[in-house]
Amino acid sequence: LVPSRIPGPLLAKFTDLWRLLSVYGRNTHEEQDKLHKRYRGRSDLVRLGPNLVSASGPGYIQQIYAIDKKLPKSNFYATFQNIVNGRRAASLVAVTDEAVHARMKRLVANAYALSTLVEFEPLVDSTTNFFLDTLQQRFAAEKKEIDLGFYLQAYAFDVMGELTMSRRLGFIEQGMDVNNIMKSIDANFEYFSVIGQMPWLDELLGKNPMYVKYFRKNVSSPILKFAQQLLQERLQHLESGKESEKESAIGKPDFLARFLQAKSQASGDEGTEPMTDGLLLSLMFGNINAGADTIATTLRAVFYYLLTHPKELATLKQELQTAQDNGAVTMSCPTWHESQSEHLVYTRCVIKEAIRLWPALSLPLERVVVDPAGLPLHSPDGEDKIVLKQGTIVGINPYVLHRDPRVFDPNFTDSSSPSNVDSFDPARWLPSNSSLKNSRGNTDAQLKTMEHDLLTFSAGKRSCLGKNIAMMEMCKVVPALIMKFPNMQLVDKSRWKVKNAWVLAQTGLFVKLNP
Ligand code: HEM
Repeated sequence: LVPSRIPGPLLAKFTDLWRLLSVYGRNTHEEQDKLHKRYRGRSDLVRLGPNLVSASGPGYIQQIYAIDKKLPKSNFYATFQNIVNGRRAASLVAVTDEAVHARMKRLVANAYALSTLVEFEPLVDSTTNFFLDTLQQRFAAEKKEIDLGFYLQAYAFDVMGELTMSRRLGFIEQGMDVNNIMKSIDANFEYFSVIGQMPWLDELLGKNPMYVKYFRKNVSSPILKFAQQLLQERLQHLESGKESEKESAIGKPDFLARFLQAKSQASGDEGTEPMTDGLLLSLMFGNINAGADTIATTLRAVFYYLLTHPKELATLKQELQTAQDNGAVTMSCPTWHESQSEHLVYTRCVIKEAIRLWPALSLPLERVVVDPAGLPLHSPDGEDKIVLKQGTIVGINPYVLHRDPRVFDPNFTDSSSPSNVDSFDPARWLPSNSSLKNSRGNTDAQLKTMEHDLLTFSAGKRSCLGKNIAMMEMCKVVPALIMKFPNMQLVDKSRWKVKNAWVLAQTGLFVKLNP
């Protein structure tokens, strides 16, 4: 289906095996970045499969993900759907039927609204403080090296447990992967990221009706089991008939209570999906699946970049010290409001730069052209137009787009002034009223465009519902950790390893907190 003038690897012209092997190799983000760099100037579109086009450049987000384009998700996402009691149970991220998605989203969107942040904040604070205390006692006081990468993941999982069902999952406390939950989610991502390149394979393997009927467990993942147990507890309270128990079941400030409220309000409403126990479970699982590893990966990137960029770390420390001296931040964990103030401008630039260079989900966010007239794609100068036929899959890989100098280094003109788009440079995001200097001379208008072109949280109607919560969590824990352990040092850079299983995960972030 892909027009022949779109360049790409030869094998990808004939078979999806090229992209399956590329993802299996776990370095596909770099491979795709190199391909786009190679063809840039000639084509912003690259063929990654007989039926898959990857795009990068100014203006493509709008052309592919805008709501009026109505492009549904591809079957890559269908592979991520869970099986509960023998039936597919899609989470919000993985549902591919747009009508079902709209009904699900209508049911629960309120739970993710910006206004809920105030209520979620104490839950994030309590886990953050527990995290800081544990690190102090277990590692800093003992002058022991810490696998900060693991602990950031433990933190992210515990926060999601707390936000979703008012229960930390116990990772920080036990300092280990409780019930192999992390391992099993990791294995899911490893399998589905690869099989998702040829989704029909999943129909033969994991979703094969015979296998599902006779061999697959009713609930197939430890986190689903855990969520199911807590859901049963909460439902029992709700159905107990006692007013106090009912109130405690839906009066908690967590997602589950909000989902249960939605259930009681929406019964009989035709515009929403029926809130079955299977859907409740999918929503809970979906939260932990969507919001734990993504945050962990982003936090690891933030700390890796800071610990390998002493100048930028020093600027951040200076900002935080001044904010402390002026009483502009609450210790030990800034409030959401403080984190958005003019006192923590550089802190926000650091986080923005990390999510630019390290988008947690780094494969093309695939959508399908369904319009019989096809999807026209215009080059940024408007001079060229290619129409992708109905049935073509098209997507942008945030990792690739975020390294496009035309988008993120807008003052870059040509090779006589080389771009630093591949480098960690938080100062590119500084607004004009900052006392620090914008390193690339970007104007406020350019910053606004850059901000708009960040695809870390996707775009359009399928964009991340948890973005506000994610930003709140990161804008709290990053300054909190730096303020608590200002002298932290990376132990050995060579232990840092990266693996792309859709989540761009890393291992080997070993640190001394108090050298
Ligand atoms: C740094 C952290 C995070 C990143 C980078 C991230 C990224 C994303 C991306 C890229 C998508 C869309 C995927 C696509 O278009 O294919 C998405 C969807 C979603 N995310 Fe996040 N996410 C993060 C944190 C969270 C958190 C904390 C939650 C829950 C509280 C969450 C809940 C969701 C949900 C429910 C969807 C599905 C939205 C829909 O299709 O309507 N995410 N996320």
